[in-house]
Amino acid sequence: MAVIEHHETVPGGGEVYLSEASPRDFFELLKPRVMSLVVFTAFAGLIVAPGEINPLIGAIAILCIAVGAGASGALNMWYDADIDAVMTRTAKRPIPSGRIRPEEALAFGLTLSAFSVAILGLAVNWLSAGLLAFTIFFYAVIYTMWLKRSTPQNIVIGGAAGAFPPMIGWACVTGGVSVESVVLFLITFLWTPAHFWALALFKMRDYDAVGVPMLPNVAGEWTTKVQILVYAVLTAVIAVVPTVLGFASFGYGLFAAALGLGFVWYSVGVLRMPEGDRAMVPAKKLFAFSIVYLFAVFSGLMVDHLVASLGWVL
Ligand code: HEM
Ligand SMILES: CC(C)=CCC/C(C)=C/CC/C(C)=C/COP(=O)(O)OP(=O)(O)O
Repeated sequence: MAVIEHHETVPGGGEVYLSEASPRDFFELLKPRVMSLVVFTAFAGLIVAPGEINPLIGAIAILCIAVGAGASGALNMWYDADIDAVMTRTAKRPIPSGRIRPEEALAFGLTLSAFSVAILGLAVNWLSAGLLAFTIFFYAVIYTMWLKRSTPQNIVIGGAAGAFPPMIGWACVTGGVSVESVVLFLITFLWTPAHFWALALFKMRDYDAVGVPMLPNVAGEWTTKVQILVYAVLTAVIAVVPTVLGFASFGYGLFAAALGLGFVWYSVGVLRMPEGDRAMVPAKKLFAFSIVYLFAVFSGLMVDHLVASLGWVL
């Protein structure tokens, strides 16, 4: 790891460290692309929840969730800098490439975590702040420090972290947790394994190189492909439950069912992929579709809710 160090003598004779990092490097520590979807699902939870939230308070809530999510990404990058330096996909991140020092990333992640939780608690409510704190802890400590390097079920359990945001958005409005918000949680929770194992299949060599026990490396390609299909089916089913429970319309149910069929279709494509296929095109397609899928399901829930509330007004 090439860490660029710069020192300057200050009045009084001491030496201070001058960081080479730019604001852009710190922004990269927040894993902005991944967190955009996390924040989107949180926003959907906030919109779909029954009741009103002052738009300014709502904006503060989303900002706190975005900053908290980003902070957990920075803590993840701090802890994982050793393996990120080896994997081709992650080697150019700010810490392994020497643009940010590990201590800077740690301080940045801890500070943003504390601020995001405190401001959410003071401006919105302490249940949502508690959930945000738990989610940051879950991703940074339970997933990153513990499960990721110790079990091939890391994603299944750790995926809970990524599933909490819509529940946090919901709690911002209602001050509580309900069956509906648990269903929103389950959509992302059951979606995560197919999302990630699709990528883990075509990045197997990266994970082999660092000895992280991802399912394809430990249990093999076939078991992973079967499990992807099982989770895709479960995701497709849970995504229509909002209609079954009556908090989304029949139209949304049809839309979610069609998307679910697509998700299962791409997963079957992965199952049919020959063992040892180097190009892994179906796995790449499933990974790309998984992201579109989750954006679309949560967009569908929001549009459905807005249409229903307009109907109420008219
Ligand atoms: C334990 C759970 C998860 C794991 C292990 C995982 C893993 C990954 C990995 C390794 C990538 C490639 C990232 C990169 O190199 O930039 C990725 C991409 C992505 N993930 Fe996940 N993910 C998980 C959960 C989630 C969740 C919950 C969301 C959102 C709700 C999400 C949204 C995304 C998005 C939007 C991308 C694409 C980023 C891009 O455009 O590069 N992921 N995921
Ligand atoms: C509100 C809040 C705190 C949200 C957190 C959301 C969360 C847990 C998202 C997880 C998403 C993610 C990119 C996992 C990456 O796994 P990895 O870390 O193994 O991937 P890497 O190899 O790319 O670092």
